[in-house]
Amino acid sequence: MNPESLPVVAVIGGGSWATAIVKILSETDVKIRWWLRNADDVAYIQTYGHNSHYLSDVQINLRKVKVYNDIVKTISKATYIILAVPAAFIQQALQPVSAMHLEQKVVVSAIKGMIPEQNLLVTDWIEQQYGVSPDHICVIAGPCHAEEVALEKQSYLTIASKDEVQAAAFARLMTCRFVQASAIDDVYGVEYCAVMKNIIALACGITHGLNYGDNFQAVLVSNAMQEIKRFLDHIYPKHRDLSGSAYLGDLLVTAYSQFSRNRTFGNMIGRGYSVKSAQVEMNMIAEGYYAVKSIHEMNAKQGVSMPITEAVFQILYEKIPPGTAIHHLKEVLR
Ligand SMILES: NC(=O)C1=CN([C@@H]2O[C@H](COP(=O)(O)OP(=O)(O)OC[C@H]3O[C@@H](n4cnc5c(N)ncnc54)[C@H](OP(=O)(O)O)[C@@H]3O)[C@@H](O)[C@H]2O)C=CC1
Ligand SMILES: O=C(CO)COP(=O)(O)O
Repeated sequence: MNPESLPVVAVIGGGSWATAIVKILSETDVKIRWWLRNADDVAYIQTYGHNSHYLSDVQINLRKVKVYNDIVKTISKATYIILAVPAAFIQQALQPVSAMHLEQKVVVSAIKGMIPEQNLLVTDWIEQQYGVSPDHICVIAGPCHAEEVALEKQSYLTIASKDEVQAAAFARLMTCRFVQASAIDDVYGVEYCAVMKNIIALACGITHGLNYGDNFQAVLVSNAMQEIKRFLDHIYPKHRDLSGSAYLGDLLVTAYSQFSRNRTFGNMIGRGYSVKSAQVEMNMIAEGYYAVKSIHEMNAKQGVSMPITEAVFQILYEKIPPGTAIHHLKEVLR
């Protein structure tokens, strides 16, 4: 294909998921413009072809990937803009960007979190803040840890958009030797599920840290799926098959994987770390920490029965000892 006619994709973020997405895209017929917030990290990648802090074994193909510290310049020539910064920092990252910069672009959220304080899904925030129309917004969902992408282990992604043609077109760009991407139209469903499975992974980590075993975790995860379904059916009813990989699959990988940030964070809390010391030790972001506050606050108005989410909220925000909160939770699981 003529290089001039290749689609241009901008990737926003310097963490593990952004690095993994750059690796996936490097396998396909696109031109990549990659933004990182730290100028030193940009210079390091330009010199050595590796991200020094995250997935440092991944070789960046500098013939295909142009690396920038200026976000407006990064997105200026792009058709697709992939957001891969934790939700708590996306407003700060996009501060120099105005609605005009996003005109005619497709904005793709790879973020599995909510905008804190406003308790908004990232796609809603993009629509409200920048006036991007829903048919120009996509979400990257599915069970996929960045670390396994780095190892080129076979993985699956689901691309959600209200415009399924748009989702299918973007899914083609994200399909490569070791990643199969497919399209779906349930944007809110996969987005809320991705937010909530992080809270459940925290619960799995906490109970593991408290020495509960696999028998308990199986019951916790199956009850969690019902909790997610109750919330989704209440907030955004739609016929959806929650056994699909973008829903149940993502819950399972996050609840059980050694690579999960949320599970690791929860495990430390279960073992007695404070929130602050767990955050410092992990040096990566567990989205569930922020998400549980958002979902708790949203549900204060909705009144859906969510005992697992409530237990995690009490442990992380109300200083209830993990052992006590999980003891109470134990009584309501079936
Ligand atoms: N990792 C994964 O496997 C997957 C992650 N996701 C989602 O992708 C999103 C990004 O997560 P991920 O890449 O894993 O994150 P990481 O924990 O790997 O990296 C953290 C990122 O957040 C940035 N950051 C940290 N503190 C701040 C701050 N105060 N202000 C601005 N930026 C900050 C870091 O920048 P710096 O390095 O400059 O400090 C870094 O880019 C999340 O929503 C996550 O749920 C989705 C699917 C898979
Ligand atoms: O969403 C993920 C895998 O699909 C990543 O989960 P963690 O942030 O818990 O690692």
